[in-house]
Amino acid sequence: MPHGDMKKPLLQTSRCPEPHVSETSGGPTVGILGTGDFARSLAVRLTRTGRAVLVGSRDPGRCSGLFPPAAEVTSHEDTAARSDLLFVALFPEHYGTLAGLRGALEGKVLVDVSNAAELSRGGPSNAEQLAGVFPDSHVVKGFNVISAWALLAGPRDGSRQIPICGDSGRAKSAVMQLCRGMGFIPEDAGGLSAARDVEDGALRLFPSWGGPALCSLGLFLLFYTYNFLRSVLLPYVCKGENHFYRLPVEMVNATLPAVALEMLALVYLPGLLAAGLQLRRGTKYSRFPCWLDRWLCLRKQLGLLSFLCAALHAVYSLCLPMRRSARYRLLNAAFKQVKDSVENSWVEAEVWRMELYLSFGILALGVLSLLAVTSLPSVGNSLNWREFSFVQSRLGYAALSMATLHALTFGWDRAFDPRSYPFYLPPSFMLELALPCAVLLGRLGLALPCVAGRLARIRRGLDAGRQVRFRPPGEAPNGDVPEDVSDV
Ligand SMILES: NC(=O)C1=CN([C@@H]2O[C@H](COP(=O)(O)OP(=O)(O)OC[C@H]3O[C@@H](n4cnc5c(N)ncnc54)[C@H](OP(=O)(O)O)[C@@H]3O)[C@@H](O)[C@H]2O)C=CC1
Ligand SMILES: [Fe+3]
Repeated sequence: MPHGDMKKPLLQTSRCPEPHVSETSGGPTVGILGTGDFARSLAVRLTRTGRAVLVGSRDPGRCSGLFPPAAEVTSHEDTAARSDLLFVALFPEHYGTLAGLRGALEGKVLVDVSNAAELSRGGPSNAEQLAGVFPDSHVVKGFNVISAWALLAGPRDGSRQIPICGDSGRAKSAVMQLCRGMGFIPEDAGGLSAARDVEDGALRLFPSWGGPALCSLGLFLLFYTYNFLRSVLLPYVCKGENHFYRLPVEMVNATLPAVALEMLALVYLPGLLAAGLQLRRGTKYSRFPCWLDRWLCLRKQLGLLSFLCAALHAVYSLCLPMRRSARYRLLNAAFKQVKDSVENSWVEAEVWRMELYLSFGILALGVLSLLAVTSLPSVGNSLNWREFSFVQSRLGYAALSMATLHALTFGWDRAFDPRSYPFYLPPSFMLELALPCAVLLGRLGLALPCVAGRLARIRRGLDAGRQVRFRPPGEAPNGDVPEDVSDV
């Protein structure tokens, strides 16, 4: 079809009718206004899908060598006239310079890819500003959440989601189709009034990590302060003993496993609470409270932070003997042994404690690493539901059990030794064990045949109190969130 035929919209019922976007074999002719980083990545990605692309520049001769041969670099006017769907890859400050293209862009689809410079600005979104410059075009917001580099690299794990919003259904679906063609997953974010949220969404730093990161930081400060009080400050104040050298390594290494264990327990606790709620209500067809829903959605982040703390604990532990303080202590102990004429200081129980303690720790870290790897979309996508559920649930609980045994063997019989309670403060391993032990006991409770059978019936929807409620397509019922799938 000659380009001139495609340029005019077919249905002109209102001032800004639904656009006609050619769906012939090649799809709509795609134009890009601007020749910067984003425009270049977009052109490469589009031409790789076999599409002819027009690029509009103020100075086409200067930048034509920067684009793939399949992309034709030309003037803004030529690009606007010959394209059906155009990406506006300029900064919003320059939208006004395109005003002369208003006539040529009438009835066409304009994709605003811009990002805001800052969060929570007043006034209209960039996309709404573009719509103000081109009232007769169909503005769609999208692609701003992806960097030029990621656009060039493409969706490596096949799961990159791109929110897209706009007032014209047809324009939006043309952009979504293009998005799919490039290997990304478009997400309908609503009308153009949602553009502000889409623009702000791209500016937020790690939005789903804030809560879990704060939680791990809070736990770290809590345990670190407790260890500092018990092992450094109080001995200094009450007995004049100087243990401040322990702050950078020993204290941190005593705190990290506590945080790792608590975070891992926090991965599995919401699943238990959800199961408890379902058992109490006798149905899976009523919503969990919002806080539990949100907690369930953050299990992956909690699990990965737990893995990070566990890995750091392993590295710190390996480095412990390298410290000068450790060497002095070893030499002093050896000298004392010689002075006391002790030939063999072997204590069988201590040897076993250390062997078991290390082995449980290594196993826990190994299983946690496996969980972390399967949380990568590329790996997770290669597993079917049963395999994924097995890894995240069974292996997840195995990791929690190993980590708990690691802490228990670290404590050994010290919980019963009065010397472990200086200033009446229990050792921190006792505090850190409370939550994981409670979670493991709760899981054992759910495994009791009478409880497990009732829960299975509820989750299969065979419960007596079943209420059928409307669920929007794509929304999973609460019961489809397995109680113990951690999604680490
Ligand atoms: N870079 C990225 O990773 C991402 C960018 N974006 C968005 O994409 C848009 C473009 O970003 P990016 O490609 O990085 O920017 P660049 O600065 O690299 O390119 C912008 C282009 O705008 C044109 N331009 C520059 N000044 C003017 C002007 N005064 N009047 C008219 N046109 C002008 C130039 O093209 P020419 O000289 O050929 O006319 C230039 O190549 C922005 O809105 C940005 O927010 C969104 C997501 C990620
Ligand atoms: Fe340890």
